[in-house]
Amino acid sequence: MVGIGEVLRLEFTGPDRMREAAAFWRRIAEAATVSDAVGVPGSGLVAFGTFAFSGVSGMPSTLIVPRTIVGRRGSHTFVTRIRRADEPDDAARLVPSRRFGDEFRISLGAGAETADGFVHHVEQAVERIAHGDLSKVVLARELTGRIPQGADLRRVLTDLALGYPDCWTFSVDGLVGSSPETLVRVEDRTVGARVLAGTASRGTNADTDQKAALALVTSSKDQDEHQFAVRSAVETLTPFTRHLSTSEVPFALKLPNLWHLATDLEGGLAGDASSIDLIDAMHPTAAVAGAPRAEAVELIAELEPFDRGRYAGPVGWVDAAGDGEWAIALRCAQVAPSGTVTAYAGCGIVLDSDPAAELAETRMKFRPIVEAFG
Ligand SMILES: C=C(O[C@@H]1C=C(C(=O)O)C=C[C@H]1O)C(=O)O
Repeated sequence: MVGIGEVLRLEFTGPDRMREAAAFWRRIAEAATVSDAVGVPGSGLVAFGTFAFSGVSGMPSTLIVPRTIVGRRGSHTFVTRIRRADEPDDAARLVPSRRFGDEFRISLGAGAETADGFVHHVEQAVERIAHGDLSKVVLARELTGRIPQGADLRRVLTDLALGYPDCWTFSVDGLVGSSPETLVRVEDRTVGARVLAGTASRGTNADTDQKAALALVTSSKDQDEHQFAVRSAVETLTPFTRHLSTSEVPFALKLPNLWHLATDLEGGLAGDASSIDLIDAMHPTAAVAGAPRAEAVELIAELEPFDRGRYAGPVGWVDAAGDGEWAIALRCAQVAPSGTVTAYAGCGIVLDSDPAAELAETRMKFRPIVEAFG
């Protein structure tokens, strides 16, 4: 789906940002007159959204209702026009196409958290885990750069979409990325999610690549970490669902830059929760914060010397029925109006984490975004 223009932009901050967004969106959807002859997920009234990771982030969370949406779902291609009730109906409005801007390449360098700083913080996190304060924490670092004035982000987006066809590629309010992980998806009262935890680098040839996948699937460290993430997703979703099932054993998800251990969840929604209510309940998962959640969030705030902004927060869309698709904003960068680019990558730290290996893992996770901008 591509949104063009803006009819409405709502901003939310603070610990209740998702709850407020859910309530506000419900009121807007109730008041809206929607005529939708297409009737597929994503047609009709839709808002695109991105939410900050932390309730104390300086970065606002936002829901944006575009003026025009061009969408494709299976064999359906559709155009949705949206206007405020007090605006004239300009059904004949055309969307002028714009050529891609000039090519550009930038490199991204160390941000507030240097490689050495990251290694040091991973060591500190392992000490805290050994001390029994918590069992897992996800620590990240950032890279920064600057795009030239007027740079066309559609170039970056196209690179990501073509390079990572199995991921959710997004660009909402300057947050651009290609995430392998959904937080939650609601479609016709069916809820789904893909949980990831456990990572291995791709091999350099077919043989080492298969071995890397096998080692990941049979690693007890990764399996433990993964089962924990799956259990916590199931526990959070259970109160909202009639039945909920998971793929029987985790599978190795193959991405161009790495392998992930993955489990898919699917169930039937019980009450009238919208997809925003569900992201509110699920965020932040063990995959991006750690466990227990409160201790992990506190340790992240203590050790990471930067504001995550919308990195590791929910990014996606919601329709008038509350259905929608929300990915976890990973493998992404925030582009500020000034042209500053901040990319983020992190990894789950547990008792037997090796700081140097975790640093190497962040490098692999930066690859999609570094290459799309570079
Ligand atoms: C935190 C990130 O990725 C998450 C952490 C993973 C891990 O530690 O194995 C795997 C996938 C994601 O759930 C990131 O990409 O920044």
